[in-house]
Amino acid sequence: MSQEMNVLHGPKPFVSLEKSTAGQQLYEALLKHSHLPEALINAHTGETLSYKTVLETSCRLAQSLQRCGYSQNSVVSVCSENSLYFFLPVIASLYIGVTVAPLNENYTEGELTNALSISKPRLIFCSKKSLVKNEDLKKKFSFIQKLVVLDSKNDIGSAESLQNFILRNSDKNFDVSQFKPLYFDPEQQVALIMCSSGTTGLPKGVMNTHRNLAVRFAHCKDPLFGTQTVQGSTVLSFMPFFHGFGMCTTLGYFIMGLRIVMMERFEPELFLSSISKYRIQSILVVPPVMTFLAKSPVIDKYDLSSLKEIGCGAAPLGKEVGEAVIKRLKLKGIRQGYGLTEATLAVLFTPSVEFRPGSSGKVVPFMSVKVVDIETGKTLGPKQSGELCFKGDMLMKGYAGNVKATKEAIDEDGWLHSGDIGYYDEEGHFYIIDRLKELIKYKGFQVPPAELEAVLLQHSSIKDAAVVGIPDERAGELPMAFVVKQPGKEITEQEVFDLVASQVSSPKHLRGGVRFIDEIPKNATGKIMRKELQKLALKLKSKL
Ligand SMILES: Nc1ncnc2c1ncn2[C@@H]1O[C@H](COS(=O)(=O)NC(=O)c2csc(-c3nc4ccc(O)cc4s3)n2)[C@@H](O)[C@H]1O
Repeated sequence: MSQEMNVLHGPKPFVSLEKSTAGQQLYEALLKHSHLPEALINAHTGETLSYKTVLETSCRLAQSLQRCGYSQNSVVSVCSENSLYFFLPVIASLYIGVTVAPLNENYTEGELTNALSISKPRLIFCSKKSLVKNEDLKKKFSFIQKLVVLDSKNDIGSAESLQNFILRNSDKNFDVSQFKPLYFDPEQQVALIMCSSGTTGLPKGVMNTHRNLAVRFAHCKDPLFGTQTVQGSTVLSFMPFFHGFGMCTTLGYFIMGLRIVMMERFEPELFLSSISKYRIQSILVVPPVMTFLAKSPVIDKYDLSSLKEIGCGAAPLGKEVGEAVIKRLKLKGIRQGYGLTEATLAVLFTPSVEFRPGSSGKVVPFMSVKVVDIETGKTLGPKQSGELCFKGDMLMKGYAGNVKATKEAIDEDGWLHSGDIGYYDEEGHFYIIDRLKELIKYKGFQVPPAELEAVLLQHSSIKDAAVVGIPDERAGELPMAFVVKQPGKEITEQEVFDLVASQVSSPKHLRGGVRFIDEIPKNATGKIMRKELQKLALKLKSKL
């Protein structure tokens, strides 16, 4: 097959791609690790779950789901903060071909309405904290037939507790060895529906398949592209499990038999004390946490000598910040990764032996990448900047129920257009330098401008609006709104801020501020000229 010029292919994989389903691979891994006393540890409480418990409970839950009529292609959601129980319905569903649509438990009802309208789950596994919100949603959406509470011993109202749901619907003398996960075509079977706005517009439902997950599982076993740990090693994860970063890395941890110390959210002192207490060897973070590790004086209060590896991604990491952390924590380097939900997880990752300050890594096995000129579409060579495009087994099946958006994201040759600008050096190390797409990233969280603009345009005093990201050392970017008032109408910056804050979750709040403007600059096709607004925002910021 002729090699297209300047297309970079991932290296020969260390292990071949398993042809079984993600559920079958997880079942085999949990069985293999079932002697290990700790799979998950809750850093806040010290509570643990063993691999044996994860295996048995997930199998019994799978049987319970089947007996309640949930079968291949049924959809369930998990709407919970990170918890010991979060992955039980995820793994159970993967055994039997049920699709999981994780939901951000901090989403407002409006945000959840959009996500639920796409995935239409029949059952939502929720937490006690998110129960009331999900009960309201169940009243609003007839397709939601059942709520199961993950972290309650007892039923709460009409919501069954997880343990009662399992007790009432699975064999009393359940035998794990008799349970067999189903086989189905991993390439076609949708494992996860993940929220992402992609390059433009409102959040959509990314369909990640069992094959997508199998690629991640193969990466985990790869000495160059996996976490540098061995079975029984301890990792720390506070990445939100509802997001691809937290979801797919943690599933990989189960495959490898790691001891996973999980946190509900990032709490600086608990983060540091857990590294010391559990002798954590590897952590995954986003750039704001790297800034904390580089600069906070509190770091020196803790023994972090067990830490051998830091993976960082989901947003740009400043080269200087990375180097400061390497020096302070005496690490060999930072394993940067670049990923997008539409490609499951990191598609660029720092090989364990090739650290390059400022680089987001090299293309991973089973994937190919090219850089294309944004004007001509020509594939570019080393040191030439253009849009990163990806192809391979990590690409999503598409956006659920949205063929048009899928075709806009993945071209007819099967290349996913990332909307990110970067280049690669002579050795194939990639550097991300800009974002072509409108997406804003606040602490690694997606902030789709179109979503906020839709909220603003609902207000009778607002004639037009545009939201752009402005750089921020701590958070990466802050959402900022430019607003055109309706003639004769009044509204203050604070009222605009409060309007948005009342309808969307915290990462999307207008922390970059609100500026009133006579007109939103648009091109001949009516598209908001966001780069111009970003330049104006920076000019205004410099005057403050
Ligand atoms: N390293 C990076 N540098 C600069 N920008 C980065 C980035 N990673 C994501 N982004 C930005 O987020 C966008 C995608 O946002 S998203 O859809 O919410 N998805 C993500 O951000 C996403 C999904 S998985 C994932 C990662 N998995 C990892 C596993 C190990 C590791 O060490 C590092 C990483 S990053 N990131 C990208 O298009 C890009 O704009």
